[in-house]
Amino acid sequence: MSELRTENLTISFGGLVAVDSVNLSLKSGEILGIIGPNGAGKTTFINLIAGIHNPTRGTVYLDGEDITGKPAHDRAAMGISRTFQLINPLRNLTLLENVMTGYLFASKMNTHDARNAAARLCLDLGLDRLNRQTSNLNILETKKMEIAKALACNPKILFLDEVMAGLNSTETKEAIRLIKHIAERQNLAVGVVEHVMGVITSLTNRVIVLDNGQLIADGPYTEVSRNERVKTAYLGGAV
Ligand SMILES: Nc1ncnc2c1ncn2[C@@H]1O[C@H](COP(=O)(O)OP(=O)(O)OP(=O)(O)O)[C@@H](O)[C@H]1O
Repeated sequence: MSELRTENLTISFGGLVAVDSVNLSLKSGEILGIIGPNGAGKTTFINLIAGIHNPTRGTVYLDGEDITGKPAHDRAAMGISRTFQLINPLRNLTLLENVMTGYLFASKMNTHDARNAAARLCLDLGLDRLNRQTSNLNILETKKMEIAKALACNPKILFLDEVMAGLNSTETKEAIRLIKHIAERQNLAVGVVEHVMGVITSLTNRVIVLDNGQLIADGPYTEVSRNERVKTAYLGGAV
């Protein structure tokens, strides 16, 4: 059982407070939707947890340990993993080699073991022809590769940043099924940044809403979507 906790987590870029005193607890078994209008601070919040930004103020705890000062690669090795909104595969490496990077760098496996583990994981996610160049993958395969790279770091906490963007409805359904299956099997805590509310309702069991960097609601989607502050944040109730 793992728990990620943030306490008053804050970052300012010049005069802009992108994430403002956010308190959150996320535990194994939860799939949390992170929603909010464009520019609300969702990606920045993940970046603070993953160690890509250092906060101006506040603390990140993993299983009770203060990890605020730790660099991103240490946090990845400790079990905090994420996908990126803009997928940037290592283009001169194959699908299999891209997935191997997670095992080599975060899980510190040797090349032989990393190759075998990456092949097993790819097959588990329905990826085949593993020696293809990444430029030959379709969009669903590219997204699965990104998820596989994150899973190869052996996460306890996994953040998915707009991983469904660009998928059609059939592909989205498959991705949702896959993420739910993996989260349950590995008892992960998952945070999902997503703009499509259909994805949020079918994938998550709890939602937080960020607006101007502030956490303005936390609870089941049905409750949160009725919250007046949330409706105002979405300018007239697009949720
Ligand atoms: N490195 C940075 N330097 C300066 N400002 C930044 C930086 N990163 C993010 N911001 C600003 O912080 C705010 C929050 O951005 P962020 O990308 O976290 O929002 P978001 O909720 O993920 O948006 P979207 O849904 O459009 O992806 C925005 O105003 C953005 O311009």
